[in-house]
Amino acid sequence: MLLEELEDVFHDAHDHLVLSFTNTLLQRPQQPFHSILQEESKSTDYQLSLLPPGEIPDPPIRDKLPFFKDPKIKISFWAVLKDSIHKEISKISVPVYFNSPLNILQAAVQNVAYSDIYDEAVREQDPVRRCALIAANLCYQQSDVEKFPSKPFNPLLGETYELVVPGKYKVISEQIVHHPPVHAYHFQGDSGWTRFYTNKLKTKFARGTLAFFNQLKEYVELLPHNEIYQIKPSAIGIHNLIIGSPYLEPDTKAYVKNLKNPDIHAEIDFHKRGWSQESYYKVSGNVYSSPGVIAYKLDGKWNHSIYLTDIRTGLRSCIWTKEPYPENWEYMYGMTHFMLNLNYLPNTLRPWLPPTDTRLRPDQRALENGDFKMAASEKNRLEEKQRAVRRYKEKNGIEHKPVYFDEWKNPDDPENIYYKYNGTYFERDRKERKWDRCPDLFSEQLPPEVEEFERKQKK
Ligand SMILES: CC(C)CCC[C@@H](C)[C@H]1CC[C@H]2[C@@H]3CC=C4C[C@@H](O)CC[C@]4(C)[C@H]3CC[C@]12C
Repeated sequence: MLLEELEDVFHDAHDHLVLSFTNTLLQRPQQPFHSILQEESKSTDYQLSLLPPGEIPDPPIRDKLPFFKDPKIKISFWAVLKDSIHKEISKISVPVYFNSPLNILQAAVQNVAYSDIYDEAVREQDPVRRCALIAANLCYQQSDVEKFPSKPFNPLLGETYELVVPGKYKVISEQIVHHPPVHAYHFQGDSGWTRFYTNKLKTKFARGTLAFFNQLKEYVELLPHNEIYQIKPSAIGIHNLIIGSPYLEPDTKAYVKNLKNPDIHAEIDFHKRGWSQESYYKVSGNVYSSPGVIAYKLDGKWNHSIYLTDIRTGLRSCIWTKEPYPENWEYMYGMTHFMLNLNYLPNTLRPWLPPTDTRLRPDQRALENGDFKMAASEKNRLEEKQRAVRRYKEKNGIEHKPVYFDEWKNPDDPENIYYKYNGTYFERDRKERKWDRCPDLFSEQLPPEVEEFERKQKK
């Protein structure tokens, strides 16, 4: 089997692997998450009036999943792979049991899970330290998936995901291309930062390691300082897939560059595992004020805590520590508090969601509830529906257009196609709760024109 094909197996088939991890936990108070006040401009009374009569509001956050999955059932990655070698790639399908009840749009919100550091960057007056804070975020941004080595759902074409954390930030993301997958993201902090990128996800498999990385450039903008930083997060590697015990590790260097003043930049190095436990999770980085001149140093463990040292004063301070894991995390796909709330659907949130939001996806919901049979049949149904729509569009030369993102000519990288948020989700559609531009992805029916087309095809 070709390497190319092997890569595709990871995208199409619903392969999985349960990895075992050991780790020390740290104590840190939990942050508030979803709030009833989803729309700041409107009153709580109005919010509650959207609930069906007699219904009481759900708690704004949850601390466990509705179903506990037994982590002891370990499936070897190789067992899945070897059964697939002589099959046609598109025919390989591994039971939905091996998926986790999150998708890639949701998992990506981990990038801003600890958003305080961006708020601090907005307040910071020293441009070099601003760069250092953005670099620090790249050191630990993958800490939420450390114990989460299961296959997330691939979003359907047109699927969206929003997250509103009142007083902190808003997120909107959309699936732009199904295969090879392209997702667009827009994270927007209330204090004046944004983080935006188009993820053209690439999967590489070599020597027992599976690596995930974005082929396109990513950005952080600090609006009050009129600065844009180009960032390159590390690839995520899943090691020891064929022999040994698998583990997740950031795989390549990460970079930050201030586009207004490229002399200010940072480089982060994730250390490879050595013989002793001491070397695990180690990360270090340099922040340059001008070429060759180090102004700040970063160090620590990307799954535990990160320290920033000012070279001039020698002062070293802890700027990030990881939140403690919830109880029973082993039975909840290794999710952190933050992650297990991403797919939570309190009744107070339901009236605000577009019909394309991942929280409404029936197969993922069924899996979360532990109904594997339903999850499998729903997944199959949704994928069949997506295929029917694609056949119809291809035959009629209809191009798919994203709803909340527009194609964007990126002056920093003119060769590639980028997408940028067009400001119509929070600012308009969500305010008016008008979703007529969103495709119907989850309902039982095919769109009438597709239904008609399929009927003609069958004759
Ligand atoms: C062998 C297989 C089953 C292992 C699965 C590994 C998990 C941990 C991988 C699979 C796909 C990965 C995701 C793919 C894409 C993105 C978008 C990016 O902006 C942030 C990281 C994020 C969200 C990745 C997080 C880690 C991830 C969820």
